[in-house]
Amino acid sequence: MKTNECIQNLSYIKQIGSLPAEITALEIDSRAVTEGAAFICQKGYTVDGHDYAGQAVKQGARLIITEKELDLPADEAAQLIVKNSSRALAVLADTFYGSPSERMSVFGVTGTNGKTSVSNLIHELIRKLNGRSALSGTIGFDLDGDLRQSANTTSDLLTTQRMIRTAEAEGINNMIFEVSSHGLVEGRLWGIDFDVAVFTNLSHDHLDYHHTMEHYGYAKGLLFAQLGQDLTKKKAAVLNLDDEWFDRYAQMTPHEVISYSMERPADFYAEDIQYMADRTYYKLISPEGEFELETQLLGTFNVSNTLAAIAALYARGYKVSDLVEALKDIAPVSGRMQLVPTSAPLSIYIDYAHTPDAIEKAIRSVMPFKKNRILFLIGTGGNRDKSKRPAMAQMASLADYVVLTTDDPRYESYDSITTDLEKGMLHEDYACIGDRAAAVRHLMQQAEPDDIIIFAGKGHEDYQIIENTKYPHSDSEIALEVISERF
Ligand SMILES: CC(=O)N[C@H]1[C@@H](OP(=O)(O)OP(=O)(O)OC[C@H]2O[C@@H](n3ccc(=O)[nH]c3=O)[C@H](O)[C@@H]2O)O[C@H](CO)[C@@H](O)[C@@H]1O[C@H](C)C(=O)N[C@@H](C)C(=O)N[C@H](CCC(=O)O)C(=O)O
Repeated sequence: MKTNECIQNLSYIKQIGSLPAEITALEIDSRAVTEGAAFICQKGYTVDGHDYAGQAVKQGARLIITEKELDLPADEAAQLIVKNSSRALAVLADTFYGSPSERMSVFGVTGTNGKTSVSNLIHELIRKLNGRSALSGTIGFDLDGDLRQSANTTSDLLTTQRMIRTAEAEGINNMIFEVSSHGLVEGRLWGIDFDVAVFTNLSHDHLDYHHTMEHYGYAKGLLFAQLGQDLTKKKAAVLNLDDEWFDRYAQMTPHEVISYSMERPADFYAEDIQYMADRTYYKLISPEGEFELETQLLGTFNVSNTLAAIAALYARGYKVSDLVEALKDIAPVSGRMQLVPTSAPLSIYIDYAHTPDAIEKAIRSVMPFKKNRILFLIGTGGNRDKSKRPAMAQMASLADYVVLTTDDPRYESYDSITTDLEKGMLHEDYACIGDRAAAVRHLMQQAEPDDIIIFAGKGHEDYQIIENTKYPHSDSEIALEVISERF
């Protein structure tokens, strides 16, 4: 793209050197720079992109967007000094990629728990109803069935814009983003023209990053403000009426608010819920009438998740009857109350629950069909929010027997993690075993016929991060090994 065209909306303080005629690519990582690229220097928390501008120039960058004047060869690369390079990146990326989000149906899903499930439900419902859809989230970047790796729940701004551009180039006109509070605060979604913003729920998590629930809640709210003020576009906020943040998020947008609830009348609400070991049934009351709904998704929170997904698609004109019909065939997302197939006379679920609220909901959701005991394993990550640990164990105490272990211990010792968890235990029937593989084995050794076993914390992840190395790990594989020895 011609440089003058690319920088037409960019405010800058000063230009050093002469601008290249063309920009071939935008990059924020010096290691990815190719000839003719513009390199935008971004500050991280541990490293600063400004320190890599020299390397970027050596690799062929011809324009550097920087917050300070850098000592670089003026004949090789021009510099544009900007006040804030993240904002500059948002403006440049929007122009460079041609604002693709404006031409697509874009859904953003935020909340503490349920983001992955709701995003996946919207994505799969669209595909089931003959649409094409792309999804970016914890599980990766799914380009209408072609799954690619991505590092974060909400990727950096450049990756995000490239995803939308790629989806558009493939002829896909729906894009779903799983939106983290980190992503919102760091502006990783600036410039994205969302059509529907969905809120699942807010509970204790990430306080190492946000420090207070107030800030955490505010961060999530940025998604609803991002629907914008242009009322010539039909947009909607889909909000959970059962959560105390409902009113505040509703106040953040002039667009239509669609409510959903499991507890009281709302635009979409559930009545007569029946939880089974492998299915959930409820009566859906909607603006288009009442429907008997059946889903393979399990547990209380998935009732809420299905309501959210149906409401989000209703906001884009889908018929409720079609959505209810399509929902029957949609399988749970990997690692979200996922039933592990086994011939042994017990039930094993893998779940991602790693907050007190999610743990409580996971355990309560299997209580209706409990015949013997509930055995529950929880781990928590090292070097992350420690304040939630006792509350997690407190909720885990709802189970008859609990094993306290680790998710990704990173650099923290096993003992430090399990000791924090142990502080919240409300009964004595538990064991602390920091090594997760040994913890899973131990739990399975205790299992008896008709027990319900839940492995929480790792969900879809097939690895453990110890120090900074990823090791293969699968709760279900270990559990099935023990079953083959014992049953
Ligand atoms: C480990 C960590 O917390 N890293 C955060 C930190 O990054 P950092 O200090 O390492 O710096 P960096 O962003 O890697 O580097 C700064 C710049 O230098 C550039 N660089 C760097 C090295 C080099 O050789 N060349 C080069 O050009 C980088 O490309 C970048 O542009 O500072 C950045 C802020 O500018 C954060 O975006 C980044 O979050 C990373 C991406 C991260 O993974 N954060 C986690 C906490 C996160 O976002 N998690 C949520 C999940 C939430 C949930 O579970 O719901 C998510 O959305 O994934």
